[in-house]
Amino acid sequence: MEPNVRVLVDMDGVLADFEGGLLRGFRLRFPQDPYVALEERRGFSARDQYGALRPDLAEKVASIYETPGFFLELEPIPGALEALQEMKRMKDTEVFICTSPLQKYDYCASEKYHWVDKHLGPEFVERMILTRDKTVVSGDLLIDDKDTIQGQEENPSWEHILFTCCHNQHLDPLPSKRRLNSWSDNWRAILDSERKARLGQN
Ligand SMILES: Cc1cn([C@H]2C[C@H](OP(=O)(O)O)[C@@H](CO)O2)c(=O)[nH]c1=O
Ligand SMILES: [Mg+2]
Repeated sequence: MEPNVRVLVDMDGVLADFEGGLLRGFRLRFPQDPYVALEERRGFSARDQYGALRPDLAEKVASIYETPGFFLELEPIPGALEALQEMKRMKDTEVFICTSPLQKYDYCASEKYHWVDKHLGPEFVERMILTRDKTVVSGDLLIDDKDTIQGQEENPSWEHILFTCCHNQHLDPLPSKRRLNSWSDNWRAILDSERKARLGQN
């Protein structure tokens, strides 16, 4: 068995502040329109929640994340860059960034590469996996803010660690699902427990 713990780290909502950038962009562009404060966000899709508030807001909010420069200009989530650099230096640990491009991939896909290069450097660009289906990627842990991650593979190899974000903080996930509340939370203990579990299997 491979001795290394392979950690897949999601990008939006975990490394890059998608929700903060979206709200800021929306309020700047549509200052007269109602918006959803971060404390009021519910559900992964901002488009759905804005659409429920008023149907025309769905397209408006989507136009923000489809604008050139949106993904590139996102702020890092506090502690994320330091945590990833530390993870990369850890013994018996492999870290990959596993992120989905938008269906409208034109700016998003290349800006995600530039963002990683800018904030984490070329060694992390080498470790990027862009896929619309994370279930077919192999790993031990997937740290991701999306509450339900589905795809072609019904039994992904990784355990999903739910990273807390405004849209999922009110959810009561299955008791079996582990959470990371922020990068100040004990992510090292989660990696350690995984390492121990693997040693136990050997
Ligand atoms: C449309 C949409 C996308 N995203 C993010 C998730 C994906 O990135 P990631 O896999 O890095 O979390 C990306 C494409 O869907 O944009 C949201 O976080 N919320 C949304 O409402
Ligand atoms: Mg995400």
